[in-house]
Amino acid sequence: MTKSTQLAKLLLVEDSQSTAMVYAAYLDGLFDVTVVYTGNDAIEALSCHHFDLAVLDVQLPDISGLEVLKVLRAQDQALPVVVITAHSTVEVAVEAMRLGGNDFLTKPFDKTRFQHTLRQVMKTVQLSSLVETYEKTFERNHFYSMVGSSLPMQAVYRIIESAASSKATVFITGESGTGKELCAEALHRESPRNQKPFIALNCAAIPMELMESEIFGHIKGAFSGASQSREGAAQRAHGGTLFLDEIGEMPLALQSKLLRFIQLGTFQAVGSNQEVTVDVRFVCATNRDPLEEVRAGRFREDLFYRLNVIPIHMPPLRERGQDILRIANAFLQTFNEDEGKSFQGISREVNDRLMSYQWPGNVRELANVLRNMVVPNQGQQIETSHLPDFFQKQENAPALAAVLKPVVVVADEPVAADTPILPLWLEEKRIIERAIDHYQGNIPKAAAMLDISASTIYRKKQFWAAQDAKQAGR
Ligand SMILES: Nc1ncnc2c1ncn2[C@@H]1O[C@H](COP(=O)(O)OP(=O)(O)OP(=O)(O)O)[C@@H](O)[C@H]1O
Repeated sequence: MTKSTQLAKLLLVEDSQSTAMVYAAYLDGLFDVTVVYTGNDAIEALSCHHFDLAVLDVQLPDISGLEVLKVLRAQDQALPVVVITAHSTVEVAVEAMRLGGNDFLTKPFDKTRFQHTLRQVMKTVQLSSLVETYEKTFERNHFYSMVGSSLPMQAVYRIIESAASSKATVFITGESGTGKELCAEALHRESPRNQKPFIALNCAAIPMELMESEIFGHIKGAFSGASQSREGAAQRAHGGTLFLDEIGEMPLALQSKLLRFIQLGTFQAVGSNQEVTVDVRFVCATNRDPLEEVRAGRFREDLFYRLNVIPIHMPPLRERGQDILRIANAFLQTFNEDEGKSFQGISREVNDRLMSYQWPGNVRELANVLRNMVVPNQGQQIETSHLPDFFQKQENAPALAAVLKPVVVVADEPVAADTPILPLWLEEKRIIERAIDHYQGNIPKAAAMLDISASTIYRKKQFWAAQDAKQAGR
């Protein structure tokens, strides 16, 4: 690569001698340029000599520059390649990126644009090789059940390790499906409490009126239906860790009881006036922005600061680079075993698609996609034809689609004036079901687009089922 004494070696493949001279002049003093004029000469030069960068014209007299790229990528995945074309169509650009080009330039371009593009490509490649070196140096590709060796996950592993021995409260934030529960579990398993219970309670999955009794338990007769006393999660977690997931869903009145419990370590079961003392470590999680919840008055400020002693942020999957493929391969192995399949790997094209997708439902969505590909199919390799429908629809614009249009919005259909007005929960049901249909049943994705958590949808589905049952019983 570029050293102060030595210029980076660049192969320029351009059929027109005069144009090649102009380009070479543009790069004078920046790169050590070798020029070839045909596709076959380019292939030979690339197999016999070392280059740090290649600039490939698409229109060549013998074979197309894209063919050269294909041959090159079969042997060398790492060499940065910029494709230049006079025929600026989106298709050529997309095809160049799909075949492994790092960037493309449309003729005509001036010296500044040319130099800028090449510098950017070199910078990006150098950065990603630096990241890879760091990732290899750390040599930690998983931590308990969490797969991943990206830098943001290394940071998560380090916080867990340093926080494990203390009793300080941990507050985990992150989008739905990023692995907050796995993180809480890893913290427990790494801690001296690991021989005692890890009790997880998802506040979003419990009806509001039962939440207090789920956490603190109740005595017989405390409310209608309480035919006998029952221990809550707090008591069951004695000596171990109590994980309260989706803490943002907890009603304000219960938040004050929780605060008292955290401060004093004591609580009263519902219907009882006896104080119970337990020793638990608290770990909480939310997929909302906790400070925003505090500002909006939905979350008690004093509780937030009491909980947020050790914050851990789970990075979204789209920011974990190659971890997407590491996790995909781990899921492939699991589903192979579960389903008696024998897939050996994932094709390069599918890998590219997985890497360029935005993953609004994060790791949970990746697991769903892999399961949907493994279960109904057979073969040695996962191919593009196995990808679910919503990936197939992006078929013609894989990498660019993710860059140009990262967010798909549910179409805003006008509501006809004579549409009947329904109770609010039914209107809400209609909107949520429309989003789920829009994403072919993909709940994490629908939830991400509606800006709510997937578990909120699951909880609402339980509620709708109960309403339907009530209606049927009438
Ligand atoms: N790094 C990872 N490696 C392997 N599997 C993972 C990883 N992160 C998450 N998963 C899996 O993804 C799914 C979602 O993880 P988890 O329930 O921990 O997410 P979450 O952030 O708590 O989601 P929510 O906010 O919706 O409750 C689980 O099946 C989990 O096992």
